[in-house]
Amino acid sequence: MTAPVSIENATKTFGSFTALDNVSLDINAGEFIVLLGPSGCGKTTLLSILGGFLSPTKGRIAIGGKEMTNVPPAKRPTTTMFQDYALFPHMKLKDNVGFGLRMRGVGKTEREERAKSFLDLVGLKTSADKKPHELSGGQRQRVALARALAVDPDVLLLDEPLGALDLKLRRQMQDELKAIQKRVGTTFVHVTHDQEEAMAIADRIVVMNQGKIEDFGPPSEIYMRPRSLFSAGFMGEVNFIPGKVMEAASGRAVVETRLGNVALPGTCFTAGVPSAGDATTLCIRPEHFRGAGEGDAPVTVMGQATISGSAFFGTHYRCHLAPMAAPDMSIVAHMPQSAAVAEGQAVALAVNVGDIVALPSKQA
Ligand SMILES: Nc1ncnc2c1ncn2[C@@H]1O[C@H](COP(=O)(O)OP(=O)(O)OP(=O)(O)O)[C@@H](O)[C@H]1O
Repeated sequence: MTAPVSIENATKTFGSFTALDNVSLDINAGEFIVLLGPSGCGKTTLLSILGGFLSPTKGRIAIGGKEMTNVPPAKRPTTTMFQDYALFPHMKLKDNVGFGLRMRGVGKTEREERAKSFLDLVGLKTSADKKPHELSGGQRQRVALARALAVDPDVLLLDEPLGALDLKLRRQMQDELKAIQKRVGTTFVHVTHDQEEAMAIADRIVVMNQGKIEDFGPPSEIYMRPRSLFSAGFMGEVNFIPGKVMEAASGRAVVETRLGNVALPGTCFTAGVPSAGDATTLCIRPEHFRGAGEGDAPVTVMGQATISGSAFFGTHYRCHLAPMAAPDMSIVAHMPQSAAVAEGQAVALAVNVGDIVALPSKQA
């Protein structure tokens, strides 16, 4: 089963500390949502409020259109899967997976049938009679997922479920988790501080910082069109070039920077078109620098720079560039694998105008 989730103006305080600050969020039924942010930003607090383990100090929660704010965890259509997913060591896998069904009074035959079908879903059908110690970390993780899904929650809440796995297994489990979520169609809300994990699995990512939502959207939108400097910086590498709006008229603006004036269409201002005099920061991803004259998109050239250092990354060179107009600034740019990259070499700082995002330098 599956259900939409609605969070309205949820705040959670612990004494004088605000862990969650007036958060509103609408999640569609069947979506895979990732709560992403640094340690302490309030992800687990929000997940615990959805699961009913914490009550919001203010605000309300609805699941499937039903008010849930003060409903205890066991009466909610949610299941929570924690990082420390503790399987029962003495129980066979089929009994571990069937445990929640037993608690709900489901008879043995139906329980075993369901447990086996969920073990099948996670690729462990032939291991139903094994015990947890006979499994690898990744397999135990899959059993925990089967156990959480076997009780047929409308919403599955996952708190860093892959946190204990090594990197290779983690990447593999991300793909599996996403495939399983698409098959069952349950709404998943998954907490992580790993932006690559968020991009690999989410339909939409909620970027959180200091108890607030900074950004919300599909991974490509958050990466390409971030709506806050925090979000731009948290989702991969970015160059921040400070500037000031000189003119803003008819949906376009000219921004003065130490690398020269840059004319931008209104679409580059993802948090709204600014006014003349506003402090604004240009955000440019390293892979968006390109050779001047390549392609047909309108290009802005922010002067010349010298390559001050480079490293070969297989798919590209990652270069440090010192702009001639501001040699103390360091710009990170990717150059093609095939490029002849040499220290001291001069390159143009050319970017497709549409790839630039300009955001208020200070955001409320
Ligand atoms: N019961 C509590 N009492 C006091 N402060 C709390 C309590 N629970 C959480 N906090 C504080 O609220 C803030 C948010 O905590 P939360 O666990 O939601 O963060 P998080 O984003 O999940 O971080 P992490 O990735 O480290 O788990 C933290 O500063 C934390 O110390």
